[in-house]
Amino acid sequence: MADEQRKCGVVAVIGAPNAGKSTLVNQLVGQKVAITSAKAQTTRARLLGIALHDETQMILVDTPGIFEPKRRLDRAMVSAAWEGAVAADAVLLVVDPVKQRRHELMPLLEQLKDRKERKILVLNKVDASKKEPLLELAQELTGEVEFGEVFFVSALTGDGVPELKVQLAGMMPEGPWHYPEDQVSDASERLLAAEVTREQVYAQLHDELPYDAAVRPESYTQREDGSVEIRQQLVISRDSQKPIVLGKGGRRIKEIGEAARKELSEILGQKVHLFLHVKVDEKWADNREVYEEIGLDWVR
Ligand SMILES: Nc1nc2c(ncn2[C@@H]2O[C@H](COP(=O)(O)OP(=O)(O)OP(=O)(O)O)[C@@H](O)[C@H]2O)c(=O)[nH]1
Repeated sequence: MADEQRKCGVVAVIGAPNAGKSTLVNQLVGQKVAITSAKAQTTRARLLGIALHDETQMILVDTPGIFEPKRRLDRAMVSAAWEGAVAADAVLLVVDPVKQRRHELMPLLEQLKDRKERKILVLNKVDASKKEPLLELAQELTGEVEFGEVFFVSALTGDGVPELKVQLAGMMPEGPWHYPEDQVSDASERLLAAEVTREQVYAQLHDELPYDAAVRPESYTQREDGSVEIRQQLVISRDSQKPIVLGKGGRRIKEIGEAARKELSEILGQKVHLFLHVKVDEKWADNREVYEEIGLDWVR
């Protein structure tokens, strides 16, 4: 399809832990996206999945850190998380009406008020909640923030999700897809792989390299022998960080790569060849735009 007919945009999916974000994303994407929550908390956007609807590509991201209970009341932190957040084309607030009450959501609602993006309220788990309290909560929340739309869905059964997807697709701006069509199918694997490596980087270098590295997926190729070849860049911002990342005789990076490779093989159920290259990119730290952060190439 020609680019001019296409639409593409970013949807920020936010909500408290257990609200059902991952389940909802899986339903929107239409397949199991194996990306699990990153242990490392950063303020960067994280790709959750890519949903397609006709000619529209929707990139679903979240903004880790916003809802960490420890930090929930720390407004500075919350706004920092938002600062790092993408200027999305739509923001989905996913709420569990069984467990959550208005006051618990207030810190986030306060932040949402100031956001310019179009907002959608998703009351999830309708299969498990009674109608009256559900409607009451919807009314309370819409009294706090101007939501363009309210959806009642069950991410578990899929109830209401197709309608939500159509609505979202309608909100995406015209433009070329950020993912080439033939890569959408393994885009989540590519990013999952980068996420796994990133977790290893944080786990092994946490104290020495706080939040100062990114993993960019370069390629993800299925080999004929049934194994998968994954190439990634470990991007750091200064030359002086190189010895830390490499370690003596390159031992550090080897260990990181080996741990990531093992974990990936387990997750993917395939033999994995992982090639990890260190790249110094001074501008990386200043260039925190979402496409960079989540390893997307802009495709024209
Ligand atoms: N009954 C019911 N349970 C749901 C629904 N959606 C999600 N759940 C359940 O709620 C729990 C949390 O769902 P997740 O999708 O992992 O929630 P999350 O918001 O991604 O959680 P974090 O990763 O901790 O942020 C899981 O046990 C889901 O099966 C729903 O529509 N109905």
